Amino acid sequence: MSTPVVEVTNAVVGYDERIVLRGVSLTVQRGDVVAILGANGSGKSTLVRSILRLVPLSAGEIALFGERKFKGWERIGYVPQRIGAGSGVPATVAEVVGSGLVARRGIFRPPRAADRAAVTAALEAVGLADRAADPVASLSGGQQQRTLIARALAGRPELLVLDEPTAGVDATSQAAFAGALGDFVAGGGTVLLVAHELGPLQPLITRCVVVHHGEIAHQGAVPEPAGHHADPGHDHVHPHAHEERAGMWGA
Ligand SMILES: Nc1ncnc2c1ncn2[C@@H]1O[C@H](COP(=O)(O)OP(=O)(O)OP(=O)(O)O)[C@@H](O)[C@H]1O
Repeated sequence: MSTPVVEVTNAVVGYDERIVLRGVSLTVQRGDVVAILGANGSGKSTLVRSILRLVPLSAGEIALFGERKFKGWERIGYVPQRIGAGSGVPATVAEVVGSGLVARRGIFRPPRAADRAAVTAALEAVGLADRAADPVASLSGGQQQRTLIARALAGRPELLVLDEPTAGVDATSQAAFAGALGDFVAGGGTVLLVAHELGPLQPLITRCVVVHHGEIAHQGAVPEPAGHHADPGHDHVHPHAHEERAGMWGA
């Protein structure tokens, strides 16, 4: 078997004195599309952020592309949970997407034709090519999320890490996003994503990891949604999420 893209071994992570992840192990192989599921506060974002070294490990190990002292961050595209679009920066959609190439290019070198082509291709992938010149602030929440995904794609990463990419995203944007992700995977990409609802992403998922109270409660095939969530008409808006101790997947 080839070197895993992500290998987490007995990771313990906490904030101050409070332990949030209690000995989590997880392997993501090249070509995998792994969905991390679980109830609010179970530790999904913390797991992703520790993999990206944004939160330190208290114990355990994490290797990326086989390296514990990983430095090739340009190989990874990351879309965090919230866009922070209220930053007031009057950037256009194309500028935001192009900013994903800065790390790769070096900040003082002007964009090359190849960079512009990468921006255009990424915008086409998420269905926003016609909005390239528009201010990001004029887009819907779902379109803004797609802009960030295009930004990650433009860097031509090998691994995409996405924290709730479809949360609060309209159905059209979700479908466009699923298409872009399918293309990315077909091109040899690997994906690790956090989700509450898989929706149109479901067919792409190769493995699910359910986090429950900081531990992995299930790992394997996509579990069947439990109870009333399985109803086709169920509109999941999360006001009752705290009642679902083990999350909607009934782990
Ligand atoms: N920066 C932080 N400082 C202190 N505690 C934090 C911090 N970030 C998260 N936590 C706590 O860690 C626990 C796990 O949070 P995390 O965001 O990883 O959960 P999650 O499963 O991603 O939740 P959600 O689905 O609501 O995004 C929660 O109790 C949260 O309050």
